[in-house]
Amino acid sequence: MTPIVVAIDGPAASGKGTLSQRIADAFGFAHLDTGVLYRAVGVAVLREGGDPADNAAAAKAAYALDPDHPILREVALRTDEAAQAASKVAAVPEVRAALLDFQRRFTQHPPGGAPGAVLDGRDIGTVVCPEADAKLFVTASVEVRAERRLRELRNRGIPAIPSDVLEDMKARDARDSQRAVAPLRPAVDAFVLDTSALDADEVFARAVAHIGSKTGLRPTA
Ligand SMILES: Nc1ncnc2c1ncn2[C@@H]1O[C@H](COP(=O)(O)OP(=O)(O)OP(=O)(O)O)[C@@H](O)[C@H]1O
Ligand SMILES: Nc1ccn([C@@H]2O[C@H](COP(=O)(O)O)[C@@H](O)[C@H]2O)c(=O)n1
Repeated sequence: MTPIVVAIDGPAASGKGTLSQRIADAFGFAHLDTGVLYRAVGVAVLREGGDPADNAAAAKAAYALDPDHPILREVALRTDEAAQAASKVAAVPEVRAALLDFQRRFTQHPPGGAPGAVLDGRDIGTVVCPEADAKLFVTASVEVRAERRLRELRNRGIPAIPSDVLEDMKARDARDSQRAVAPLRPAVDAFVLDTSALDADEVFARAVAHIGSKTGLRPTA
């Protein structure tokens, strides 16, 4: 049977990763955080002493990435340096082409023989899986998102300056939504969920209702 595909897009710290993992657990689907792929490419370029905005260096690192590559599990991918490098390599067309195959293979053959896949990122509903069974675009004001990221960093014991976090988020939003290739935007048929005033449980409930309306499925766990 063809696996069910749920596409969840949105800007940084909107809560799409949290939601995607919960949806995957609830429906017994596999989850792919596609931001990790771009972060891995960005970090690989930095480690080679290269510039993430350099097309050739970024493309080489993207084509070298496979699902078993150990870099995909490194904590170093969660840093702001990795996020900024990711959003630079993400503007390189060859990088996006290389990672497109990786992501589509995941939807066609979800790990563990799962009956479906949840992918979260920036262009899942628009480019990677335009035929997804359900599409959500999770967003929140930039101030709310910066506040969430700040709390998350502090909980991890990482010192952070509020104005820097806000400025970095604005810079990443601008790069992600203004790039020529696969810019961040909701698919025309996406369910847009503004989470600014919603807690994670409310977001989950609304997402489950939407996925149910599109697929007829109910959570199994
Ligand atoms: N609805 C919510 N209300 C409050 N906090 C939330 C909500 N959803 C997620 N969070 C928290 O906000 C932070 C960012 O969430 P998450 O990592 O899921 O966002 P993201 O969109 O995947 O971010 P990124 O693109 O940077 O990986 C986390 O600390 C998470 O626990
Ligand atoms: N489908 C995607 C996913 C991510 N990106 C780029 O990677 C950066 C990091 O992503 P996070 O989800 O981990 O924050 C992000 O800012 C994008 O530039 C992408 O382009 N497409």
